[in-house]
Amino acid sequence: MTTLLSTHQLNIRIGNKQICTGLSAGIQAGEVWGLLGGNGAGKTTLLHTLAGLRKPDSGQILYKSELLSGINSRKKARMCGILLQDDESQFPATVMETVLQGRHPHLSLWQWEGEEDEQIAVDALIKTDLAEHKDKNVTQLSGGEKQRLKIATLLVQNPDILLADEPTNHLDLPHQINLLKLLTDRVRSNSQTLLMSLHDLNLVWRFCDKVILLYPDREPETGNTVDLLIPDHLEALYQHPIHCLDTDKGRLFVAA
Ligand SMILES: Nc1ncnc2c1ncn2[C@@H]1O[C@H](COP(=O)(O)OP(=O)(O)OP(=O)(O)O)[C@@H](O)[C@H]1O
Repeated sequence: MTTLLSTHQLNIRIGNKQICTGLSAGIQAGEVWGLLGGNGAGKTTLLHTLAGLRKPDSGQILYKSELLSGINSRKKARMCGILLQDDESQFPATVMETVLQGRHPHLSLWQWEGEEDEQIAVDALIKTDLAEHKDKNVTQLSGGEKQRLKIATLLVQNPDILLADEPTNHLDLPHQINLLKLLTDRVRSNSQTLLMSLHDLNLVWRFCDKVILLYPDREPETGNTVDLLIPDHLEALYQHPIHCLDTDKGRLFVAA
């Protein structure tokens, strides 16, 4: 088994708030992990730190066997991609131009996208149900369409380590399932790795092999989804009772 992303005794503070203390975790090729915690628990901050967008206070982050702090930004962009939660930084470009930006880490400095890059981009637009919007300006897309475009761009970038901050934001129920299936199938069949923050425990149960629980008042916990998505852990995580109902359709989670 290859460990694609690992942390060792990672400590992160933001402002005067301790987000994570002593997080040690190893995410293997082919695994899908969920990142859970209440509002303000630090999920976004942790994902940004793992993507190299901010520095940890102490501890180590490794991509494969390399320290993240020693990897240059171009190589980092080929190894790791992040779907940001509220990304309003999009230029007024077409959908096709935007999705093609995912190929940039794979091209040399002055190289234009070629036929193969365009084919990869078209394929991602078809898979995310955006092909009919290919020539539209991104400013004309709905919230759900913009979210699907972010997922398409991540697929086109095709890094080994995918980080996603609430990837189901703005998506209707069928798109939530179809897009998470698309991402997780891709990661599993290409021996990549996906760590995503999610608020919907039913989606976590369905798609994640393992989870990181960011508790409000104690050290984070990592383990198998099946072992940690249980009432006492969830109540400690959200400071609110959660019912776990075993049905013929699988386990369902309902806030009391
Ligand atoms: N720039 C900042 N300066 C100080 N504190 C910040 C800053 N950005 C975020 N925080 C605080 O850090 C904590 C963690 O925020 P973060 O966005 O990582 O949480 P989250 O788990 O992603 O929350 P949510 O589920 O609401 O999206 C919050 O209490 C937030 O108010």
